[in-house]
Amino acid sequence: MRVGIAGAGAFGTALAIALGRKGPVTLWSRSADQAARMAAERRNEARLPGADLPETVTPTANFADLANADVLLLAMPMQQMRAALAEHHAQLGNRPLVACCKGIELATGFGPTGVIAEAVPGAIAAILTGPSFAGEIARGLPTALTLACADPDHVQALQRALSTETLRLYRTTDTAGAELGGALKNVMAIACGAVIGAGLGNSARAALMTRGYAEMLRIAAARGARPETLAGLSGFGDLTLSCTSEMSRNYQLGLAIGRGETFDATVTVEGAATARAIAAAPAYRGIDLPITHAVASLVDGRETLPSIMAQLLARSLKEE
Ligand SMILES: NC(=O)C1=CN([C@@H]2O[C@H](COP(=O)(O)OP(=O)(O)OC[C@H]3O[C@@H](n4cnc5c(N)ncnc54)[C@H](O)[C@@H]3O)[C@@H](O)[C@H]2O)C=CC1
Ligand SMILES: O=C(CO)COP(=O)(O)O
Repeated sequence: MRVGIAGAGAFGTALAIALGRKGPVTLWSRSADQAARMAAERRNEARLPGADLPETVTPTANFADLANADVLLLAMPMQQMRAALAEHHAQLGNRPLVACCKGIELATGFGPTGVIAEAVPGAIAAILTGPSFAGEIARGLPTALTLACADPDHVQALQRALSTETLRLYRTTDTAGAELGGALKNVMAIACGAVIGAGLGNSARAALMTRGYAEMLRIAAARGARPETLAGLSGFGDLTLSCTSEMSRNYQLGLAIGRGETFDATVTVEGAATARAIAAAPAYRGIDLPITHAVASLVDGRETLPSIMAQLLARSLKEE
């Protein structure tokens, strides 16, 4: 299967390197300058420093070069995906489009596969998600991910096509569960970074991860997602990684908030918009989501961490 990747950030580049070890990959960047530099230097120093592109990877800034790809991976941030699909709509065709982003669209409350289905009705919508850092994938370190597509035949074909010797994909038809796991773990990673940054301790982080996971299950139930999907790589797996590693940008944002430091607004941090999207969505009103609402308030600067912690701890005692 010929693979095309739209979006040459850290993740798109890492996937190109991993899949390029198996066959030809076309890696599209919206920046002509970046594509030219990748072609000349055989690296993407701006987004994924130190990782060499195999000869099988062809960088391009011409979207038409993706035309012969049998499957297209969409590796741009969640809030940018709809605009990218609209811009290149005529060239997307009836082929599998695999979202490689983690989040909930602010304007609609949709996850990545919902956005694809609406923006490109003829496409086969799928999502690749789960615990993985781009730099580790690029180095060929063992990584397991969840691949979700509603169609059982397509998900098997994609699983075979996108698994490599070091990238092990597990399949599911529960697209809602897979995308919620990836989106919501980022919200919890911000919360965990904040408590660690503020010096509130590892026990507080464990409490947030556990009670955050309970919120993830409630949101999943409201969307008809399967709880076992949330117990998998995209959910429990990614929650564990992102809430405990300083390599996570969402966790880093939380750390900065907890320490009272500023944070570079150009860094891709999907959890902030996801927290806002969940907090604002009518579909989740009436569901008990104190941590998600707290993160939405925190990233928007509406409340301080001490006041949020005081509110969380003052709630009435309840059954687990
Ligand atoms: N970096 C990582 O370790 C991982 C990232 N992800 C997910 O991958 C997604 C992308 O993140 P990164 O690659 O890390 O971010 P990044 O910040 O490194 O790169 C984002 C890329 O998207 C491109 N982009 C933005 N808008 C675009 C548009 N309209 N059309 C085309 N390209 C556009 C930018 O030019 C940039 O190259 C996020 O949803 C993230 O959660 C998932 C797993 C691991
Ligand atoms: O999704 C990731 C790990 O699975 C990467 O995390 P960040 O987006 O927080 O860096």
